[in-house]
Amino acid sequence: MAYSWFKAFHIIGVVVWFAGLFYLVRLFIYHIEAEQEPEPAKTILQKQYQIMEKRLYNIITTPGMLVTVACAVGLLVSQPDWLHQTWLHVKLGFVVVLLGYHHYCKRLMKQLEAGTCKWTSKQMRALNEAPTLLLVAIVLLAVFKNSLPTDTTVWVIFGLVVLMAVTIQLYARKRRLDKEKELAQVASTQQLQA
Ligand code: HEM
Repeated sequence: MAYSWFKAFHIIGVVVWFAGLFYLVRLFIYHIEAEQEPEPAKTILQKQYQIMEKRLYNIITTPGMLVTVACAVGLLVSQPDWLHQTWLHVKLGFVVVLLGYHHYCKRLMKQLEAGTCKWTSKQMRALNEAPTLLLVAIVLLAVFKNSLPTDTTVWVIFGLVVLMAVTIQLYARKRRLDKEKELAQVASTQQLQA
């Protein structure tokens, strides 16, 4: 019975943790893009994003991570046999990477606050895809365990990486074209007024 409770809250923790991680880096993207806004919009937007990022990290993302890990410990204490299984060792490897990503997000948040973050919004968009790959790999391992079809999994992850890269490039192109159109419109309005 305790095992089922731990498992249910382990999954709830995962959902909350990932919701936080995905939204946090999306806020970083908006935070970086606010740099191009004229004053006072730039300062107002960046201050607001700082508040949202801190609250999201402290109230949603980190508690989600703590619930996931605490319930995972509960699962392993209730059923220690899992500790001898290869799928769990591989899963733990990915979880360590995920914890590193979580910690790195805090570093990026501090850099954005200090104005020392060197990432462009396009690079940040690519970074935001990293947890998707970890999510897919970890969930597939948790569900299939030692019978995970590794060939298909590698293809699925490779397909996802290609899809994400293409989407990011196409979106960057669309933004560039929109910006050019906007500038051309401003220029033609100024010519008409002159
Ligand atoms: C903190 C390290 C973690 C440990 C030690 C751990 C361990 C476990 C264990 C022992 C189970 C029970 C397996 C079963 O009863 O079938 C489980 C289930 C599950 N875990 Fe984790 N887990 C960890 C982190 C994660 C993370 C980060 C995710 C998501 C990205 C995740 C997703 C899942 C899912 C979806 C299940 C349910 C699988 C099913 O019922 O078929 N786990 N985990």
